[in-house]
Amino acid sequence: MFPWLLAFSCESWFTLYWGIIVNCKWNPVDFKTYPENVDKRFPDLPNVDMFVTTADPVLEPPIITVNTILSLLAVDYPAEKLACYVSDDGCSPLTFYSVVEASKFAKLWVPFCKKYNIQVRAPFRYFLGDSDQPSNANYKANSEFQQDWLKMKAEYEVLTRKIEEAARKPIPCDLTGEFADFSDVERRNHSTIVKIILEHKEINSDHVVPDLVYVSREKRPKQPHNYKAGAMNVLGRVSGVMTNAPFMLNVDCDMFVNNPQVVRHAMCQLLGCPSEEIAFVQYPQVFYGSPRDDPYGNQFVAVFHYIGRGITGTQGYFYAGTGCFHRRKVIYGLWPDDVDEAPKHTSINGKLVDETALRKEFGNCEEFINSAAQALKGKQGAFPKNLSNSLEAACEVASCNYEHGTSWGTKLGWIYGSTAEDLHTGLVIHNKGWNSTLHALEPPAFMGCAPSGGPEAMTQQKRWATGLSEILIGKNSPIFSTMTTNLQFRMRLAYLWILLWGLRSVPELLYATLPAYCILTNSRFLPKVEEGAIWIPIAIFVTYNLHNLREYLKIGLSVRAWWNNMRMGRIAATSAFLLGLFSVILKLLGISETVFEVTQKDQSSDGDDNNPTKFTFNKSALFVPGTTLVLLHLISLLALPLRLQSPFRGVQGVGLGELFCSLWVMLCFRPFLTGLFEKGKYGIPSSTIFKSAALATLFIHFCRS
Ligand SMILES: O=c1ccn([C@@H]2O[C@H](COP(=O)(O)OP(=O)(O)O[C@H]3O[C@H](CO)[C@@H](O)[C@H](O)[C@H]3O)[C@@H](O)[C@H]2O)c(=O)[nH]1
Ligand SMILES: [Mn+2]
Repeated sequence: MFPWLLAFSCESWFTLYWGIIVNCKWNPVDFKTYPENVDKRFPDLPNVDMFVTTADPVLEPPIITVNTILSLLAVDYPAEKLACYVSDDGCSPLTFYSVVEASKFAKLWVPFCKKYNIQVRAPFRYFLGDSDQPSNANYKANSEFQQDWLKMKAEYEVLTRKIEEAARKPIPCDLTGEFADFSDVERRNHSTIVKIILEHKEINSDHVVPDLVYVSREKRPKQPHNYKAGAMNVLGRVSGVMTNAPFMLNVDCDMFVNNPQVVRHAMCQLLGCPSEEIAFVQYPQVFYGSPRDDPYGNQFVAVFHYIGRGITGTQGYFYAGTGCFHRRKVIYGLWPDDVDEAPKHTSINGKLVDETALRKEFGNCEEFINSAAQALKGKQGAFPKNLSNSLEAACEVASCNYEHGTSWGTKLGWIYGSTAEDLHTGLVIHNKGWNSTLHALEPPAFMGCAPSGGPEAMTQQKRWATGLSEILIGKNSPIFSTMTTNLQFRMRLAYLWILLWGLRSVPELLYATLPAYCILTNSRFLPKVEEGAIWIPIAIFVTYNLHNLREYLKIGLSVRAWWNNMRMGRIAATSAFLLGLFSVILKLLGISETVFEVTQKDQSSDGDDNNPTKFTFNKSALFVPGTTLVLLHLISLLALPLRLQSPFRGVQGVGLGELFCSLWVMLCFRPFLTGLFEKGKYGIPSSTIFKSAALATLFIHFCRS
């Protein structure tokens, strides 16, 4: 009876979850934008502030950040309308040095890109592959282009070399002059550093480079800094007092602009009809240089295609943290209803507000309050202006006490309390009734790195599961807020699809263990082979998988990609998601806080024995559940011939169904099976095997009693 009940509960869960997925995919939406028309309709294009966040010069090599910045500075949009803000949570002189050097190169690179209409404007991708010949077919024959190209390539090599050399030294450069602020700073204990690196004076020239500002917000050991959400809020305020553009683009340090037209495309959506309700435009995360067929199941191509476009058909896709254009006033807490008030009054959260109220919400900085009032009324910041005049205000709003007693991180800005601050912030926006869009461009708008390697990929998935579970049980949860928010019913289900990732680990793990339990205890949860009813689970299993496979093949993905994603889905759910759920339970019990672990960005291979598709392991607890599962199934399968005379006739004891399920689990966890016998990074460390063996023994003991 027990196995059957357990199987029934798991199956019910999977059915419910399947229903939620069908809801997500139901009406997919695509957009077609015509950026060439946007200039005609809106001759005075709005300003855009662009944000880049970086946190650690080792995990996120500055050359990657620098390329992202260069690609942003070079986008195809009037440069005098753009400003780029870099947040450095590592407070690293190396990062600052690299950005300063890059800004010198940008003065050559930006005009070059615009003159020859270069497609990929991140130099490390542009110069990739071609040895000493430009590959731009249009200009190949043009000798001027040839010369410029060679010069640019040489200059870029100088830049890379400088950054590499600086990285090798304990201190990248003399900490004098501009760099003096970095002498005796500690990463978690320092005051604010704001540096204006580039500031344009002229307008309407092909040689203008957008403004570039470096920000390292104040950090003190005892003050929570709220990870990326905290950094984004500081960027929001610093840009508010400096340039106050009505739109903000935010990218992670590894996400370069791959389609230089992207800002114009985004403006088509944000300025075009009836789109005042569109709060943000999200671009799919697309990854470069990742191994083929998505061996770690973290490239999400099919997810963006089916679920992403589907959710866009309801209230709009989620905010995914990078590659997203926000409306500043929405980030400042504006509700869709407030828009009508906009030009005359300032109103947030459905209420007209005066200056004292604004102070309460936004904090005590005169300049910022003024700029926020302007932004909420929908006025464009005055441009150009002298950025250095706002330096003092910028430092003030970047200090760690600034948010004390305000609504930052709770009602407005990037929302705190979850390591998935992106989903959380998007949810608070959708809760107010705003819409959003997901826009798949060809060529892709942005490209970034997906972590490769078992530990990196699993850590990332664990962080997501943690953050998502934190939102699920938090006060903005779509479950608890049914009455009080404007979230549409189907959007609520869509949020559940993602927020349930952590909880999903429980039924997945139980169901993956069940076949082993049945074999060990001679019980069953499936009908016998000779019973007609066996065809029901077989039919469901076959159609479900074939349908999934067809989805992959239809968008040009391979059978292997399908298999890898399916397999990694099981592995991540039973290990990373499970541990994510655990860390939230620990947080609830007040035992430990959840942390944002930054993912390693370096894509270069580290040795000759590197096989990027082969699963790697380390000592982390992340690999214990998977190893235990594999050991359990191994033991139960090995014990089979010893204890049973004729399992294959299915007359009594173990049935073929259970046996098949056990083999299927083993197939899904094959990387773990081979990991048991391998050495080095491809093998499971013996300490992990030991822990897992102990757990497996305990389980077998439980089966026996
Ligand atoms: O204290 C911190 C921690 C992180 N970051 C930045 O946050 C970004 C994302 O971090 P990363 O380690 O690359 O995380 P990913 O898992 O790749 O990021 C995905 O998931 C995150 C939420 O978990 C989102 O914030 C990201 O936008 C989304 O791309 C990077 O630019 C970091 O520099 C900070 O600025 N401060
Ligand atoms: Mn990332």
